[in-house]
Amino acid sequence: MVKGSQKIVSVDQDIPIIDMSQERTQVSKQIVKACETLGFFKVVNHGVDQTIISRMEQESINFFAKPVHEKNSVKSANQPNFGYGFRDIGLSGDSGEIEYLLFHTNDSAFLSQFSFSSAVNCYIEAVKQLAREILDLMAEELRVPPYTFSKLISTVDSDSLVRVNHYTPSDEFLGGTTRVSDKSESLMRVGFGEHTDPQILTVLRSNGVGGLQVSNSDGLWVPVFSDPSAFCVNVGDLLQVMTNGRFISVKHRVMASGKESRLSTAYFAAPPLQAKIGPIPPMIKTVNQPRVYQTFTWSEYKKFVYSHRLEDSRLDMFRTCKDEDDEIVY
Ligand SMILES: C=C1C[C@]23C[C@@]1(O)CC[C@H]2[C@@]12CC[C@H](O)[C@@](C)(C(=O)O1)[C@H]2[C@@H]3C(=O)O
Ligand SMILES: O=C(O)CCC(=O)C(=O)O
Ligand SMILES: [Fe+2]
Repeated sequence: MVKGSQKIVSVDQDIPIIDMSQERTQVSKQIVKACETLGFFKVVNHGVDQTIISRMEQESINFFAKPVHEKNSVKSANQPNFGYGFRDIGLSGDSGEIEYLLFHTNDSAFLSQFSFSSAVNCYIEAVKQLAREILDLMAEELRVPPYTFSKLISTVDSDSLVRVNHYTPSDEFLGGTTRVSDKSESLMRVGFGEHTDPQILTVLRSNGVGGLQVSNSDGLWVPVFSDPSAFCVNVGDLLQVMTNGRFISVKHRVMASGKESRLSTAYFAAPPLQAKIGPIPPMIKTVNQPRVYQTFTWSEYKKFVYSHRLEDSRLDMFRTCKDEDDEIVY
């Protein structure tokens, strides 16, 4: 049985695919509906230039093909678990069948050590623009002031991250310890264990090799088929808080089946460290939508998150039962 007694459903027909070239109000309605029901959707016709995507992908492939000692030397001065990582995820003992590159989008000192920093910077600008556009569409449909969400990720001191994940075929990981035994999935290995993303919004792309699964409202794992021309978008913990629980920070994981290499690139859109995050006033109605979460800074929440395991349910600690005196948090 798969961990947490969650079974796998076999098709991703429940994954909303949103065509961003439709009329604007249609797009915003579909986005909000997807965030309320699953917390996850795919966007197509998103406007991100294919050349930018292809360059980023090729440079990532080149990076992971380098000798181990070269990859191991790629570390970030800011945080011990940033830079190149192999199997270990975070600082609390999690691991998976994965190698990755994790860095802050504004860490120019880190990026300057790569010959491909210009490809990375172009990619970051493009996905950041897409994330802002999606956040503005959400704000329109929720009828909250314009730029309520997007302005948090737009400033130079935003704490956004990029993570490039490489899940290599199983023969390269023989002897891996993180196997899951389920009748039909006996050889599936945990690439990236179940978790929610702590930031505001994640914009993720992969190379045509599947493995990502999202947990739906019935607690079933739904596989997300990889479409290299689409971006996957998921609600993060902070957006769940700001919408007072109306949007769902989706639980997800990656199971590596091991025949082909999955390469994914995630942009985690985050606010500045000192930004105050809490339910935004239009999302609180004292009688039928009382305040569900406390107000905290991203720095406080991040510290809490990084001292916990991947699968730990973190937002529960920040719930409130009573209405607090409201401070403007956006
Ligand atoms: C085990 C952990 C890895 C993680 C920090 C954490 O303590 C819990 C959240 C994890 C996560 C998931 C989304 C992103 O991949 C990530 C970079 C993040 O911000 O939170 C990772 C963290 C990490 O790999 O350091
Ligand atoms: O590799 C993937 O598709 C998802 C990775 C992920 O969830 C993460 O990096 O937080
Ligand atoms: Fe994630």
